Amino acid sequence: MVEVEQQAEEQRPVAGFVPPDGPRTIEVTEVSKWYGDVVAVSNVSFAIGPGVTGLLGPNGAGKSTILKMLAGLLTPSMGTVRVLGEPVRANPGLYRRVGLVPEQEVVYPFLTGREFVRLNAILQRLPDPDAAAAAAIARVEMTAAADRPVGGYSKGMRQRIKVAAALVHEPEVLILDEPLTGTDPLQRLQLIKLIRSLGAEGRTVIVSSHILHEVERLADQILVLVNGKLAAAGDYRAIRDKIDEHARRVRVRADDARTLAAALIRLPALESVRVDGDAVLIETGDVRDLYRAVPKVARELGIRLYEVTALDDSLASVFAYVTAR
Ligand SMILES: Nc1ncnc2c1ncn2[C@@H]1O[C@H](COP(=O)(O)OP(=O)(O)OP(=O)(O)O)[C@@H](O)[C@H]1O
Repeated sequence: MVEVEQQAEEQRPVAGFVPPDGPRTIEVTEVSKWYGDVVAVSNVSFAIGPGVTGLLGPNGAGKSTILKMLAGLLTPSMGTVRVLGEPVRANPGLYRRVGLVPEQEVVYPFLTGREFVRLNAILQRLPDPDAAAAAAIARVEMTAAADRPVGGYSKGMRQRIKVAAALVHEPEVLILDEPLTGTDPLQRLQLIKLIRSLGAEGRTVIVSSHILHEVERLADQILVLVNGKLAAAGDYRAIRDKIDEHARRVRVRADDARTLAAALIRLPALESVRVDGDAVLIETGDVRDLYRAVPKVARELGIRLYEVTALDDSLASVFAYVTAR
């Protein structure tokens, strides 16, 4: 078990990455959220300060639910969320200090980028919406395209204009739900640079992702969510090093599972290999090595791979899952 899981077992909240005397701009304490019978978030505690923090986990892990609770769009079923030292619930004054970039697309594609950002400035009751919109658009380097309809933007441009809309009132806390999804490598670099610069300005920026290497470049500190629970929190590298110490189970489906299994058994970090129909079930101590080796071995033997999947819900498997993307 990684250290943070041991902490959870002792029922201590996982205090994230805040130095003991540093500011805690976001504090989540023993928060759970369920939708009917579905437990989306289960007894999660963490605290973070200014700078960029990554919220990592596979689809359905509960990331959006946590982000919506931070933004005040959802109320926890149990526990408390405090942002900038204040309770989020029924606290409209706080919404003026928080910006949210939701996962879903811009609602009105016929609006120009400028109109869309200006609308948010008006909703925030800013005294000079035009100036605020222009400044936010410049901040995300979208001035040249600002007067074109959002519907014609590339994915990366749409994400940037959404960031501008969330930034228009200069919030101290910025919440971004999967901002890099669907962007190409160049757009991703631009967005990462922008997000990092917002963190460097002293804002608290929390960014969700289901892709490990995205988070690696975005944030030095991460929270890892698995099945609604906080599986790890802290320095990205320290967490990855710990993960490397753990065995994990992987299923590889292929058109010739038997031959593939016979070849894979020679890999050094392999702990066990079993064939089940068209699948090879593997336990390994070094999943990254396995992920590198499997396509290579398959290619050499002319075997077609259908699927490579991590099998359990451990933190290790989540990383196996995200590393494989
Ligand atoms: N409005 C809802 N009603 C019922 N179940 C929901 C609702 N919203 C989310 N869930 C469920 O709660 C769990 C967590 O969902 P959430 O969207 O927070 O995860 P996520 O990590 O953001 O995943 P994704 O990246 O797919 O959005 C999932 O099992 C999801 O199906």
